[in-house]
Amino acid sequence: MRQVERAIFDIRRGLPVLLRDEAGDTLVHPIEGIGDEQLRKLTQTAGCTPGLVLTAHRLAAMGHNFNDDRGTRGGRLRIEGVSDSDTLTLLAASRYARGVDGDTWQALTMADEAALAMMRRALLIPAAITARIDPEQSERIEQLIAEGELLAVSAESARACQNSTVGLLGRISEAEIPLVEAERTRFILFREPDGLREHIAVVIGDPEQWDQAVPVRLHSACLTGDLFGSLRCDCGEQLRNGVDSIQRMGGGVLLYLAQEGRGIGLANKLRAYAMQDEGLDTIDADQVLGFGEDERHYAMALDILIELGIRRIQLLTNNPAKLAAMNQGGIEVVNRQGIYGRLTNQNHRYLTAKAHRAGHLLDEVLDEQEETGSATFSRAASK
Ligand SMILES: Nc1nc2c(ncn2[C@@H]2O[C@H](COP(=O)(O)OP(=O)(O)OP(=O)(O)O)[C@@H](O)[C@H]2O)c(=O)[nH]1
Ligand SMILES: [Zn+2]
Repeated sequence: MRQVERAIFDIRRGLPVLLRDEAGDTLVHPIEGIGDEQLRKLTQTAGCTPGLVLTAHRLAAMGHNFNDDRGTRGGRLRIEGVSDSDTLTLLAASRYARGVDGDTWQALTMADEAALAMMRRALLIPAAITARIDPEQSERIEQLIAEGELLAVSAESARACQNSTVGLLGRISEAEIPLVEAERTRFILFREPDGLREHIAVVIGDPEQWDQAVPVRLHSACLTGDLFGSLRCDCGEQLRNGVDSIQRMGGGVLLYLAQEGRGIGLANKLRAYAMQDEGLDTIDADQVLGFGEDERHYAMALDILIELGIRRIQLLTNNPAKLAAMNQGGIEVVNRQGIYGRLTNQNHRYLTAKAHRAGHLLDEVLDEQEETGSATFSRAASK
């Protein structure tokens, strides 16, 4: 696995890596950072025509109803006629690209799937150029590996890089951090084993005095909202209201999860915002980039709660997916309480899309706002 983690760092730097499986070797280059020169070099090193690998979400956004025979993970386009990298970048992430003349999408190989998994783990646009190595090039490839110019990793372990962390979180450090809304508070930092993500358990009050069903908030990181008070979303206020509510409920835990942008990362969230400014909603913009409507999973949240000895909770959320994840993961949710931020001119469309397209339980509040014209989600409505 360690080789895969190293490879993810190379990919984030815009370098190619080599994936190995029984079928042979495949050279993989992230679409981010590909230029004409890199494309030429990749083709030369592999000794064959590369292909562009895209997710099923991206293909759907381009209007292709492509299903491979094992499901809908994505497709690969042989890019014979395409020699300029700009065209590839447009195919991977432009709202307007529909394909190239006569394109035919092939099913993904294990290495192609592994490439997409690594792009996601690296928080890049989930698209890659892949090229099967011609056997005649093997000697050159071995030389590059021996010189430390190219990292070779197993395609199978690379494909598993997104779920490699379950159950292995490290409890790294902790300290008392008194907060405005809750003076008696302890931060405990957990690190995923590959070192790429850190999550924080904010423990509010005295665990000895907690209710039997512990108040819990799962908060996904939002740098723009949490730190800068962005008006595009409701996260900053939800964060503070979350701490405040837990304090008032007698103490509990807020998990601050490294899931920026519903799991797509800050760079992609900013790309998605730019597309929202051109008219797309929050879900369609993510899909243009190749992502599903919500890329988060909550395995690490379950692990942290169990590590903290918590099995029964009162969950502060409007998101049915969080409820389902807790219940399926063996944490009993005895009740759910809504949690709201301020409605602004700028976040109204975002919240409406979440309610209508992703099933978030915000309808009542949005309706009330429409009726009264009031600009706050002030009620801590309980359902
Ligand atoms: N991709 C994407 N992510 C966004 C956008 N706006 C906000 N986010 C992210 O959405 C996530 C919101 O997470 P949470 O605060 O946990 O909220 P939630 O899933 O709506 O659920 P609850 O607040 O619990 O009801 C954060 O990771 C934000 O960074 C957007 O337009 N696009
Ligand atoms: Zn936000």
